[in-house]
Amino acid sequence: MTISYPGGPLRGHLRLTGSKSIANRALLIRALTPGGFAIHGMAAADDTVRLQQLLVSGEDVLDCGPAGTTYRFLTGYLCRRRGTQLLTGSQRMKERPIGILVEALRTLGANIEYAEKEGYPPLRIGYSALDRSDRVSIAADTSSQYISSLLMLAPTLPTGLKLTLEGEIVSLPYIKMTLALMEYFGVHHHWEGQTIVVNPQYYQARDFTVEADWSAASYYYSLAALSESADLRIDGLFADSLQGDAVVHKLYEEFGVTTTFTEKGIHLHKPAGTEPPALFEHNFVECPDIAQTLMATCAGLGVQGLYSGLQTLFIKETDRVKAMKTELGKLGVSLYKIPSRMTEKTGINYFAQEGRADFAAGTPRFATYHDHRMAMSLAPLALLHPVALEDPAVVNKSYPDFYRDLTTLGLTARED
Ligand SMILES: O=C(O)C1=C[C@@H](OP(=O)(O)O)[C@@H](O)[C@H](O)C1
Ligand SMILES: C=C(OP(=O)(O)O)C(=O)O
Repeated sequence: MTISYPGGPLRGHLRLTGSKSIANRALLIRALTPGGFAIHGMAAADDTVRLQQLLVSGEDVLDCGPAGTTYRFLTGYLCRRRGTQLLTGSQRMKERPIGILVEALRTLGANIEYAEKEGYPPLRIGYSALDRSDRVSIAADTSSQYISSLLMLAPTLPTGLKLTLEGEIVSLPYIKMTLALMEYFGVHHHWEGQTIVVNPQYYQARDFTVEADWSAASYYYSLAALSESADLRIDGLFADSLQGDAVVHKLYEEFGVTTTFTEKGIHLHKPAGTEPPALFEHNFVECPDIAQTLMATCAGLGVQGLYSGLQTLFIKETDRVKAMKTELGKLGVSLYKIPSRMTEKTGINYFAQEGRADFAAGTPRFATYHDHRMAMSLAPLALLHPVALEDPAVVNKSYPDFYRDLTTLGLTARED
């Protein structure tokens, strides 16, 4: 698919899809709530549709495809479901580690076996009362999704759960999102140092509305930053959000994109003649999903990037740093790890980005690596020059209406 833009100020008004992270938590909690409840504004994401289907499926083999939260949340949930199921996924899912969650669940008494490779999906999960222990320590430095999976199950366990987080905590806002949703549905917790304590409780049924997706909003911030001037309204996004990716509205202030919060959502504004910063520096450990968006913006504007907190990106839908390095390299922009001997004093792993996207070779053809965020983060470069995306349907994972929404802003998305 080739995306292009005729030029001129960027204007438009849209409503984004619901957050898949919030929708998937609401679905999992609903499955644990006596009586159930209505969920409004459900995410259209494939990952969410898949979780909805798998939660009611009577099949022996449950295939999560490429959906990480779906896989991790079901790993915990299925431990208490009668029968034995094989929980599997895409080829990439079989390369995304699950051992930390499996070990934690086994400490509780879970009946889980690796069906192929030790430490990785697929898993054969049988029923267990999960009554061997109510204390677990878990490494928090790999994926917060393991922790969210355990937390949502915690109030339904015979004596609750005391979950101790070990080491650096990655993606903390997603853990807070889980705890906030549990609170919404009447389940309380408290922290004792690094330990989250959840006593046995019942989820209370309450109608629920899913917030619009701030991670998806990041692509519109990038479009605004890359435009000569922009005036965009996006409904359903609010400052007081459960999503850590809402931080995107602060990050883009550095690029001259300001956000006004209204009763309906946000209003993005970028005045003509705004100069981009020389350098953009950020630690993405709390918002890993918007790292690619900022990399593409910086490439388009020729802003030097200094990034940290990217250590979880290599186990996502693809190795995202490697993939961005290759694709931005097609435009003459370099992305590289700063040698550790140069960052010894800070102890931080930095990545640096240099160069301005050069389109002299014509329309670049970007590979998308089975990663929706590769397609969506690179598409905004179309404001500068037409860009072609391979396997454009990859966006369905979280945002099936992405191209339709781009066209409402005056971009053209043409099938090749
Ligand atoms: O819990 C969630 O909804 C998510 C947590 C994050 O994953 P990690 O905790 O693996 O970083 C994030 O990257 C993912 O898109 C969604
Ligand atoms: C990492 C992501 O998803 P998941 O881990 O749920 O596959 C994402 O949506 O960027």
